Amino acid sequence: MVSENGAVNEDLVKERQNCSFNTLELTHLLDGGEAKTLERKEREEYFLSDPAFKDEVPMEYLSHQEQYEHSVRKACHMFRKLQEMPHGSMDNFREPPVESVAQRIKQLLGGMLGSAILKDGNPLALHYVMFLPTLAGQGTVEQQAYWISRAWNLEIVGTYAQTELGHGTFIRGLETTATYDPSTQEFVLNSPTLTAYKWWPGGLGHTANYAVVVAQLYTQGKCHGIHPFIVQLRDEETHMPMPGIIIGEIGAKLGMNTTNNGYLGFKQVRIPRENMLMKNNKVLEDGTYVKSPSDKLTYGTMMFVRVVICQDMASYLSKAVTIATRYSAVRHQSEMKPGAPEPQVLDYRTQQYKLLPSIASVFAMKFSANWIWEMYNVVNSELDQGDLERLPELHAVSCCLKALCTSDAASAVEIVRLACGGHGYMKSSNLPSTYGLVTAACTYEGENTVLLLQTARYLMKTWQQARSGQTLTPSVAYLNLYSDWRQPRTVWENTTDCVIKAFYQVAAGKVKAAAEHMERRAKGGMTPEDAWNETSIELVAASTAHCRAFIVEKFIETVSKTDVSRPLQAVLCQMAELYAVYWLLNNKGDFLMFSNLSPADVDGLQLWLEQLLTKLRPNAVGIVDSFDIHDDILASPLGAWDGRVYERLFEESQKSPLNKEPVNKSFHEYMKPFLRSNL
Ligand SMILES: CCCCCCCCCCCCCCCCCCCCCC(=O)SCCNC(=O)CCNC(=O)[C@H](O)C(C)(C)COP(=O)(O)OP(=O)(O)OC[C@H]1O[C@@H](n2cnc3c(N)ncnc32)[C@H](O)[C@@H]1OP(=O)(O)O
Ligand SMILES: Cc1cc2nc3c(=O)[nH]c(=O)nc-3n(C[C@H](O)[C@H](O)[C@H](O)COP(=O)(O)OP(=O)(O)OC[C@H]3O[C@@H](n4cnc5c(N)ncnc54)[C@H](O)[C@@H]3O)c2cc1C
Repeated sequence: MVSENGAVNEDLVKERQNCSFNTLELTHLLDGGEAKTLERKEREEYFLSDPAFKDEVPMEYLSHQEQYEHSVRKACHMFRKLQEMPHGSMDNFREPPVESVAQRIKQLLGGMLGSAILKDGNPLALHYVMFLPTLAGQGTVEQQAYWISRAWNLEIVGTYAQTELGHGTFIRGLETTATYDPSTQEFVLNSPTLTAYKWWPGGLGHTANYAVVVAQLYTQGKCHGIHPFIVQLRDEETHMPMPGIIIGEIGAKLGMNTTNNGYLGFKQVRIPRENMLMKNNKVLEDGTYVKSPSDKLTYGTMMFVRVVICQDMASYLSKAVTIATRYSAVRHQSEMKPGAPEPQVLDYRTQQYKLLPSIASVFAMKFSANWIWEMYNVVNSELDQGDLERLPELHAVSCCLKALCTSDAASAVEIVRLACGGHGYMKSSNLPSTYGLVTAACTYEGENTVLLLQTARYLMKTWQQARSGQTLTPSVAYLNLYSDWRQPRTVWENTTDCVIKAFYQVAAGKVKAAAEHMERRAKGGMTPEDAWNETSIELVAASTAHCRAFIVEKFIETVSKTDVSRPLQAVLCQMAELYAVYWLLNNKGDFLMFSNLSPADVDGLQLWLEQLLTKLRPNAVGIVDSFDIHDDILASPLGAWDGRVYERLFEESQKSPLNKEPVNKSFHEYMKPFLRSNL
């Protein structure tokens, strides 16, 4: 059904009329209140109405170099505008943060404006996401006062250079050296091999002029492991590389092509002693090394980014599901009954199964992101008081949550892209580049398998504590409750209480199975390390089950406690149930093995899932409308508010440079002689 030019598509009008709840109420809930919604919209208007951010030619038609140059222009304009924002909550951006840098960065970058303006990655992102937080988390008070102020006011632009060509995961194996020379009170940075070259840092190629460089510290002839150093990479005036600095961009990637990821080598580069970030560990003037209470405090920035990534994934996925859901309401295809009008593809059960669990995932991620953000802040303030007790728990939770949010988001974006058929394959749909941005997060800031194994390490330890009768912290207390899955089965009920319990029974069962299999291997003569490696498939599965269980619990808990109108409450509860039942059925073997679920209960669960899809179907468009994503942020002809899909797709095709002339010169140069020669 094609609308009149300018009018809203009739199907979307009907969908909106049929919505059973107040979409504005849900928007306010997701933003954190009406005032926050107004603030967000004001900010969006301020940025999106600026003609400097409009692309004359879509980015995909520009060369790699042009894309980078446009992105730098837009990124600079964006952050300058932010600092100049005349009123409202952004006032405080003129002054460097005196309180929590993390809070301010979250306020600065939260939402989806960044990806609307810089569609394929931001060359200044690392300055805010990692350089500034590292200065705050690893610098002494004096270092913070000097460097944060320079960085906040954009006198310098930094990045976080940790990964090397040879090592990303195993950071204890990094090869860059920083050797202290007491005679000049300087560190000398060196890249002893090609594999020691820094490789990947965002903005490193041609944007940043400073970096936090993570290097092996040598002093008084001894290596003390990896430490962070501030290194000047380029001249502040000319931007030429400093002596001994070998620097450039690593090249084109699957996505994030404007983040300007770079390489960096050092040839005897000298920096003052004061450039080692010394909040935790120190090197005194004479070269004496002073150790902090935990060497893992150096990993603090990675923890911060893992926490904020969860929120970021929820934002990207909310964009993708908005595009695919509106499109599915507009798109008609095939016949459901002979001779009947072609239905909206949203009416196909299989389409609902692709879209609605993906929409539910957005809520699951948002609620878990809020929860871990609060935990992060509490534990961080405890760390500031010297209390390290909850650091391992925060590390374990942030690792598995980062892994699940990114992998769920990547698979859901791909599912909803496929749900848009051929049109989802168009770059203009914005789904391919959203996938590129999201799948990158499965690797950066800790590769997902590796992070799940970190959580497993914690689970194995807590399992031993549970076995010896110790009290466990709340996130793992279930290991005490469900340590024996061979307990007599109780009757299965299709209730959220029974479902939450089942998720925890599965997690406990998988933790226990992995622990026992590892023990058996060790008793059979394997070294603990070999036993760990042999059992690692099960260890990853145990971490995944553990994480899924608390996401399900947080989701159900949050919606049941939320103070909203009855119609909205009903929809939120349906979403939470759908999320839980979807993941339960996807892993039913585990539930049959470890929980009270029996084969006879599976039909009932399938029916529950289908009933939820039926109940949620009429509200699908209303729910994604509540995400309230501006058309310029969606940037997709398939997902615009008015549903003028076909007109917009056609308009987009006209932007192809090939359509600027009726005959391309390649016809005369190649085709014509080729066709003649075949005569
Ligand atoms: C409301 C919500 C908020 C809203 C927010 C608003 C939204 C804002 C949106 C903003 C935009 C978002 C972002 C977009 C831009 C992104 C740009 C891209 C950035 C990408 C940058 C990068 O990509 S940058 C490089 C990252 N590179 C890694 O990520 C290496 C992984 N590799 C390791 O991280 C270690 O290598 C690894 C494996 C641990 C082993 O480390 P290792 O070998 O030293 O350790 P071991 O395994 O031996 O373990 C020894 C013991 O240390 C413990 N432990 C280990 N780590 C610990 C830790 N962190 N804290 C405490 N404890 C820790 C462990 O639990 C053990 O404990 P125990 O002994 O008691 O069991
Ligand atoms: C888009 C993007 C941006 C990035 N930005 C930055 C940045 O700004 N700064 C920076 O310093 N770095 C950055 N990185 C690097 C990133 O942090 C690393 O790529 C990441 O930590 C993974 O390390 P790796 O590439 O060495 O993978 P590897 O560790 O080599 O992984 C390869 C495979 O080996 C497996 N593996 C490795 N170790 C183990 C293990 N112990 N047990 C089981 N399996 C294992 C992995 O699971 C994976 O399947 C970025 C990367 C990307 C893709």
